[in-house]
Amino acid sequence: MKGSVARHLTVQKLGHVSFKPLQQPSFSISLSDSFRFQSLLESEAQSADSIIPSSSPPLDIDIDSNVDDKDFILSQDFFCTPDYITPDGQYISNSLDCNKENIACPKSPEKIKTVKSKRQRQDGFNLSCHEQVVELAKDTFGTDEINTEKAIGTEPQKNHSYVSQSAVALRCRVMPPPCIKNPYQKDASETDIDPFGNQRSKCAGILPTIIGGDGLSRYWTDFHEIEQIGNGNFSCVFKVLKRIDGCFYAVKKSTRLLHQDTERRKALMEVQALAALGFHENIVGYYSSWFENEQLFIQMELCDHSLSIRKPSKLSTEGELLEIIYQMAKALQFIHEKGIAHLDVKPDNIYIKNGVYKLGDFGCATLLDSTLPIEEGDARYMPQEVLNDNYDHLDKVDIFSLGAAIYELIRGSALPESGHLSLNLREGKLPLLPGHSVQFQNLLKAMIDPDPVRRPSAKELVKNPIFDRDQRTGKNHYS
Ligand SMILES: Nc1ncnc2c1ncn2[C@@H]1O[C@H](COP(=O)(O)OP(=O)(O)OP(=O)(O)O)[C@@H](O)[C@H]1O
Ligand SMILES: [Mg+2]
Repeated sequence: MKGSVARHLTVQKLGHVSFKPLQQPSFSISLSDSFRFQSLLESEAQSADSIIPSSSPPLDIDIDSNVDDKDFILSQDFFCTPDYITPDGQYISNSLDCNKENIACPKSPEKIKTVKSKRQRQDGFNLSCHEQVVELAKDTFGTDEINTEKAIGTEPQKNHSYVSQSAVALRCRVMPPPCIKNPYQKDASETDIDPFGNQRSKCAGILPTIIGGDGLSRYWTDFHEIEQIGNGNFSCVFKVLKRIDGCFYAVKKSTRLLHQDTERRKALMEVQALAALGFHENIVGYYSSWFENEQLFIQMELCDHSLSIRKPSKLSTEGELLEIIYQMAKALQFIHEKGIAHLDVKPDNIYIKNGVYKLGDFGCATLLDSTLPIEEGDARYMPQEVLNDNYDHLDKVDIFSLGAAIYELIRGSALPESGHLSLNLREGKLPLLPGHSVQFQNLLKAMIDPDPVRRPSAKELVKNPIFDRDQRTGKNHYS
């Protein structure tokens, strides 16, 4: 959890809650946390006969056995900094209503003296969501003790005890949020990805979909929205100012609510592709992402605009078109070498920033080896083989799409979805392009060749002599 320190909480008599700041952040997903939590689990398991665990791991919560538990009041406010200043510590998904603080707990079970450790601890907390926590405990500790608890937990509570639902949430938080395997990242081991993988079940929803328990929005807390700068089929994109660093960014918000875990996973693939790719000058920069109110937010590098033909554009000279082809070929070479295909190359998804072209919108990105589901991009830019469900040369699909996109820019109006023109394009037939060199027209034809094998690869494109700076006078763009 960035911006906050882990605290060692000692619960004492009501009103006496002490904090011991620790060196390490408490909820970031790191191996050191994993081990600390693991040692907590182990120490709890070992201390079945003692109320207070013998060791005091950082996240432990010690309860003085002499303290009468009727007076406990725990509130998350005592020991957690607000979530909104800890953007990288995602919230745990759970079914608790975090707004219901300090609810009386009429049916907490009576403590049975012979069963200690976890049981007493839970009883000591007097949790109103007893069953939920019991289930969590079962997930976490993998014991059958829970059944005993349910059996004995029927007697009404005699004391006036209170419980904070946030304390329950904290209990959930002890188990850090799940890590999601990035399918585009081949070199991460399973344990690196999620050390608690085999201990999760109830808490393992992909990511929380609610605003933080404190009701604050990370988007509105961290960013000042300037204006909407774009929208696609699935999202709106805003120019924002990040409050803490004073820089402008683009934030893409999914417009559809992602209710299901599977929907969220699918949406996340765009982010995972961007993150796995890393930096390249000709790929839109990726900074961060998070879920909020069942929407995915992606913070990206802000570009000036896209090449969408819906916007007034002065792109017409061959030199400028060659510049786009060259820079996009470099971007494609980079992503293809990482085993990824974009599958939605089109003017809408090529942005320009200070004269540099950047490939964006990795919403359809997939793996070249077809081990991931394939979702084709905009059909107007798809070659025939994809429409025939042939996915053997996905890198060449991107080359065709780039060729089609360039032709659209020359044409100055959107490509049709069907009809003669799109048919001709898929057959590799281009009308004569007055004002453009034969060399240029041949290059374009090669890019839209109906046979994917005959299309140049991105690497071959980059090396094409047409981009050789010596051949061009007055311009030195092709470095
Ligand atoms: N980083 C950015 N900088 C500037 N403008 C951007 C940026 N990202 C997106 N846009 C603008 O927002 C538009 C929509 O973005 P994007 O294509 O990523 O959304 P989408 O919903 O995935 O689109 P699609 O309908 O193509 O699937 C882009 O065409 C572009 O005009
Ligand atoms: Mg798009």
